[in-house]
Amino acid sequence: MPEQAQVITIDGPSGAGKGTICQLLAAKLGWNLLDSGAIYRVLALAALHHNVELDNEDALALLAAHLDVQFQPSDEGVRVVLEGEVVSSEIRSQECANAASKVAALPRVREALLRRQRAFRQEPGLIADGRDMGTVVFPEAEAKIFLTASAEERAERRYAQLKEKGYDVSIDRLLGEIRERDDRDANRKVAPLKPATDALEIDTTGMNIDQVLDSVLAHVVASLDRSL
Ligand SMILES: Nc1ncnc2c1ncn2[C@@H]1O[C@H](COP(=O)(O)OP(=O)(O)O)[C@@H](O)[C@H]1O
Ligand SMILES: Nc1ccn([C@@H]2O[C@H](COP(=O)(O)OP(=O)(O)O)[C@@H](O)[C@H]2O)c(=O)n1
Repeated sequence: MPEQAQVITIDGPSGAGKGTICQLLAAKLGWNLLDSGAIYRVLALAALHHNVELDNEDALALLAAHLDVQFQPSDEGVRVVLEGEVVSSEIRSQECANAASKVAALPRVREALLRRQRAFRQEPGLIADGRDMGTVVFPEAEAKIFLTASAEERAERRYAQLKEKGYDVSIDRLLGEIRERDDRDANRKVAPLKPATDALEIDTTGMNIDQVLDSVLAHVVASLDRSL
């Protein structure tokens, strides 16, 4: 059987720093990047565009199976294109985040998106960002990390990020939405948010991005048995 490209998985709740660390790691290694949350966000946006109810599992599974989305690398980062329309900014709204967490709780939606996610596993390697990368999508990954931080700190990070992008948000509301999403993601029947048994857990509360990256790199080097 041909050897498959190596995979590093980074899972964890909203605002833990997954996206930031995955991008830095992908740039450092020159590996591919899977932002699986973006796929759920795009599906949620497609559902909103097509007036599909967020609990209609039949319709959402069909939409997921035929989702016309492209991730195009560009100078400003990855451009996300849904049905020919650039939606990179739109999918970052809180409305899309909350809707994504609802459609992501449906088992047949997750099933319909599995193959699409696994197709990102290409040479020279893949950094996979999500909730179930190490538990369900790539259980045989070479290195697995689970990032967390207190809900308060994660809400503060998200607040600063959304403010900078020009969104008008309230910190209290963000904290409430983060807690609600954590709860829904951790308690769903299929692929709940939880660390893989063989993942390294890093609580990033009070750590800056460089400190988190150093801890992640040390684990990756040890797991891949190579220097970076
Ligand atoms: N350790 C950290 N300390 C401070 N801010 C951070 C840290 N990690 C990430 N951030 C910032 O928090 C925000 C959310 O991070 P992000 O990587 O998008 O989280 P996630 O992908 O887990 O939701 C970003 O603006 C990012 O720059
Ligand atoms: N592998 C994944 C990735 C995201 N998701 C869902 O998609 C939502 C949005 O994911 P995201 O990673 O873009 O969210 P943030 O961590 O950026 O807030 C999450 O709240 C999850 O419900 C999932 O179920 N499984």
